Amino acid sequence: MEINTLKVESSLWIGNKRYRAALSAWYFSWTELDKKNREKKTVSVRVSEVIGVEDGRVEIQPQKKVEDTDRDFTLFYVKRSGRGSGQGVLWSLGRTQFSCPSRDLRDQWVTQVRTALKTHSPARPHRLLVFINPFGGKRRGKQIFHSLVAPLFELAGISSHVVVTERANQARDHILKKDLTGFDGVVCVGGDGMFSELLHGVIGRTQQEAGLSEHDPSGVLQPCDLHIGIIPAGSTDCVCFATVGVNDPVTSALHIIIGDSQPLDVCAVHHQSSLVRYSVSLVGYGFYGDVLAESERHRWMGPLRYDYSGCMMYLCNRSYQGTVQFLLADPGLSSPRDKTRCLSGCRVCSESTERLFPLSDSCSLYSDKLSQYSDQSEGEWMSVSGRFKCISLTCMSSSCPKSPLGLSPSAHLADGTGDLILVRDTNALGFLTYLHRHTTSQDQFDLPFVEVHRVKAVKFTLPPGEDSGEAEKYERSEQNTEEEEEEAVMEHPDKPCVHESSKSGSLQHLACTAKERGAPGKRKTSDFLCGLCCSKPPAVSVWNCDGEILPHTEISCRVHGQLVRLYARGIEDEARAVGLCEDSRDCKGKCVLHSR
Ligand SMILES: Nc1ncnc2c1ncn2[C@@H]1O[C@H](COP(=O)(O)OP(=O)(O)OP(=O)(O)O)[C@@H](O)[C@H]1O
Ligand SMILES: CCCCCCCCCCCCC/C=C/[C@@H](O)[C@H](CO)NC(C)=O
Ligand SMILES: [Ca+2]
Repeated sequence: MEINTLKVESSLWIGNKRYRAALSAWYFSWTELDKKNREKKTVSVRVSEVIGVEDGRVEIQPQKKVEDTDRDFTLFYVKRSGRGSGQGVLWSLGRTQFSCPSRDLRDQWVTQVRTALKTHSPARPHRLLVFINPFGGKRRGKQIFHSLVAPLFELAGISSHVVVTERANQARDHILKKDLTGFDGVVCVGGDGMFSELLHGVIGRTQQEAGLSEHDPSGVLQPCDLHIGIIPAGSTDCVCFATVGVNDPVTSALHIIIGDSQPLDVCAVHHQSSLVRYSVSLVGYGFYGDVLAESERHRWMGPLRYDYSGCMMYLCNRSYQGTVQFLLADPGLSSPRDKTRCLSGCRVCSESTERLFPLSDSCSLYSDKLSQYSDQSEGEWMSVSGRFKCISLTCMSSSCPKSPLGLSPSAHLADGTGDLILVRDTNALGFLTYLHRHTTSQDQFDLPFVEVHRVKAVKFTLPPGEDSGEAEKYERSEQNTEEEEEEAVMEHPDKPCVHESSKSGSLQHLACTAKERGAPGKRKTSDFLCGLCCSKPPAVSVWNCDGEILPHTEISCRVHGQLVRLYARGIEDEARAVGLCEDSRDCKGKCVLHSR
């Protein structure tokens, strides 16, 4: 066995086959040798993707089993196991058992691998604070963590302090107020709502400690060092899906273990001079606000509530008036219609790091963090007024299982900008075409009533007269009283239903008038839709901010580039990552692993 500072090499056996195994600063690789010492297949694993090494023959799934043989060791590492339901690559735990000629050699291998992990994969977390929402998604959060994630953390030597939440906002408050000394990161087991709690906790805590106010709409915020991990166990899992490419608990756990780090843009939403909320995936008015408001009444349906409410609100065919003002981002850097995708190691995002934090160096990424707006002239505000089906602002693609390419397929995770999508009022078929394109690879922006802009900031105002159209007002108009509906029948007995149905490609008004619908008390279940849509439609919608309804309608938004960091690496390019990395002969230097 040869040992120098960065290299270990010896013969090892896997089963009855002999291999030449080598450990360098970057790779652990093993090459099969035939009887004449000719090299056959090579498998290479990056040191940064080694999960752990154990003495003996060890299995951890489905249950931990240890056979403490004194010449064997077991290597655990990231294995790419194909493409998930989304755009990304599914990871699983790879395991290989090696046999050495002597116990001494076995001990040297185990020690050297552990040393290599400490030295060459230093960003790994050692201690994590984990919040499990037992009620998120299909209510499987606890089971997912204990059966799939905890054994991996234990294998990797990560100690986790677990809090099973008992109320909404418990995780946020814990991060804001409790002692976090010794924790390298916080992890949520849940959906986008749980992620949002961690996001608010981490940003708020960082600003408190930096002595900065979160309320100044044009203020600069301190980027956060504490990493956030997401174990997906929610209904939409949009943030996980858009930053990892799949919503798979094991894949996410492995990204956390190896200490991947993905910066993320965050949009701060203000009302006048107060911070309302932060968002990473969607600040949406009109359709997405209405769907959320409707879905909240049907939480008992679980993840299906969004499909149900989506159909209902589509049939209601609403649109809303307003004025959107926005500050364009530099069009020379990228465009929402340039047909590129933000993938792992994205050039646009890497260049943005230098632009957003010009004085920082790679060792202390945020050493001079507060520079992002100070030396920039804001540019000119643009303005668009009219009637909109929906207005969406997203800091990232917002891909999710329902929409694998997302709301804005070419948006970047960490470029300091958001994409503003304005969908003007159109007929129901047009809007259906727009929505349907989210589920295919057809360009949803290539429609005459849709425009998209890459922006740094957005403001929304209501038309004069709709001054204080706050969320409560929306709630009131949604819940028209029986008396109001009786009145509608009396005043306009022949007023047609405002919703339309699509039949054989042509749109027809459903034959339904107020008189035909009858008084609310006398309605059948089948009249429910008419009750929802034909009551006086509200003039004002609500904002959906990452799955929460905002209490204000007139808001201003500003994108803070790379404000937080997730344990993720963006979406891996399948062609460069899957299958190729484990065999240097097959990849011919094309994979991420061997192309360096
Ligand atoms: N113990 C709890 N009881 C009630 N609500 C909770 C509890 N813990 C967390 N919450 C709240 O539940 C909300 C929804 O949870 P979560 O995001 O995990 O699941 P989801 O709504 O099903 O998924 P998604 O957000 O992806 O659609 C969160 O906003 C969170 O604040
Ligand atoms: C005819 C088929 C219509 C399908 C329409 C699919 C449109 C999907 C667009 C998905 C956008 C998701 C944006 C993410 C928002 C999340 O922040 C939020 C919280 O989980 N989710 C929702 C549903 O508001
Ligand atoms: Ca962005």
